[in-house]
Amino acid sequence: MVSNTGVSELRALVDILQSTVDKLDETMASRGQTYPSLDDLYSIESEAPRSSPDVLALCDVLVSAAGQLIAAARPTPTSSLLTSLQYQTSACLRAVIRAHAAEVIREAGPKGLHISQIAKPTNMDPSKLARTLRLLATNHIFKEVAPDVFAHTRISSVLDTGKSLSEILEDPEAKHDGTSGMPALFEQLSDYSMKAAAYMPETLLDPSSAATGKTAFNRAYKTELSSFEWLRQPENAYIHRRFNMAMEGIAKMSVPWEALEGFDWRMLPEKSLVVDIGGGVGSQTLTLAKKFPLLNFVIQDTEATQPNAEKYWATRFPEAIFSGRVQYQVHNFFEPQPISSPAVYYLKNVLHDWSDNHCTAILRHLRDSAGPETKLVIQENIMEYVCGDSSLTGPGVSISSETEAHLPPLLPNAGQASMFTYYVDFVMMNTHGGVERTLPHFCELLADSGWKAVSLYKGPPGGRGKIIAIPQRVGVQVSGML
Ligand SMILES: C[S@@+](CC[C@H](N)C(=O)[O-])C[C@H]1O[C@@H](n2cnc3c(N)ncnc32)[C@H](O)[C@@H]1O
Repeated sequence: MVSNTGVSELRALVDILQSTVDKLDETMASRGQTYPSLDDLYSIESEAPRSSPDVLALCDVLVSAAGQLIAAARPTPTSSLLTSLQYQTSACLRAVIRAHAAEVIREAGPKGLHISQIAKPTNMDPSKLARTLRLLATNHIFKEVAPDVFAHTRISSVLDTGKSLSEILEDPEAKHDGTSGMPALFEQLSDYSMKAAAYMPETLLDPSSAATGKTAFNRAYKTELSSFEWLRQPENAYIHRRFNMAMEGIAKMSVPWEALEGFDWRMLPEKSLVVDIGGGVGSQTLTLAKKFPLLNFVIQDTEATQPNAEKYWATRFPEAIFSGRVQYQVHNFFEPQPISSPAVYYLKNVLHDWSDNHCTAILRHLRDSAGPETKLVIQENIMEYVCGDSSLTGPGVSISSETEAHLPPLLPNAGQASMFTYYVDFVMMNTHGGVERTLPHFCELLADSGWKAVSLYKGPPGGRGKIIAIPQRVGVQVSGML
């Protein structure tokens, strides 16, 4: 028989899919759990069977193999053609969020609703909105249960704020306030992040952009302001409000153990102080403060974030604020760090917003105020080379991971299963001039700022890892660079 390499490739991927689904089935059966179906609406409880580390690892293998199967199966030019058109899906997603379609369809119940009714609250053209929903339904986001009648799938149900339509229409600008933040995140990413992305190639081609630090966002919005400054302008109040909720959405989408893994918080002595720098409203501190009642926390962020942080804690854990165990402090991380020698400086999703020069300035201020025992805990995406080279090694850095490496024929970086981190890298590049970094890149940055990386915890594909650093013995004394 003539060997058929292409078919062998497909067969190898199908075998991986088959054996992984078998393991998933056994795991669910042994736990008496049900794996969520695309037809069941999303809830934290119904997602729980898929949220344990071992099941997530199996899902990653499925996604990686299925993604590769599609790439191998599809007519070749079609793959590039469809990639060049992917932006249409993002635009459709934002259109339906702005139409409040998820809330309207939820209120209609499982049988779904005719497009004439779905389009009514925002006076959108029904036939155009139907085309929008149809494109999404082709991606399993909503389903068309009869011609022009749309109902929810599990994926579309995540676009639902949970608010009633009448409440949203009363004050559309407050649509995302008090919600899970996930719809805010999706609207945010398919709005200004997407518009900025459209100008990324021109920015890369512009030789002056490296020197000026001009981002694709600056080009798209014709502004010299940084995206954070731009968000704070009064005319962008809605987008800023949505951004704050989007940050909550990110926290909600993180696996629950993310803040807890990769650093042994339990070994900190009683009353140790953890400083959460650029901590936003303090969503990570909330997880830690609940889990470790003997630790104290200071959340540092901007003045603009303070009212949101106060509201956030007032409803979630007010006693921690009353007792003084958790405090909020307005602090600009480009200025000298006012808290010296805490047990931990904690930076989550902060460094990826900034260029290397900015990060060095932030880290040097922390180094200047660190005590000999202070630990720096960085929680960020740790990027891998697609070839799986030596990206996850660093001199003198111990590496731990709970996930097994993906074996051939799967891509070593887990392919589609880790796609989120590669997308976020571009959100950072385009809107903030920021970077998602590899371990060697982090080690370099830390060494330049007087820190030494000592351990890396590799999170699941698409999840954040942790780097722990200690002050370098022969530190460089520095003042702010910016
Ligand atoms: C991507 S968010 C991360 C928030 C939080 N660490 C988390 O993971 O949920 C970055 C945070 O940095 C804050 N930030 C930006 N510039 C800052 C500055 N110069 N000083 C202090 N915080 C700043 C923003 O307000 C925002 O809350």
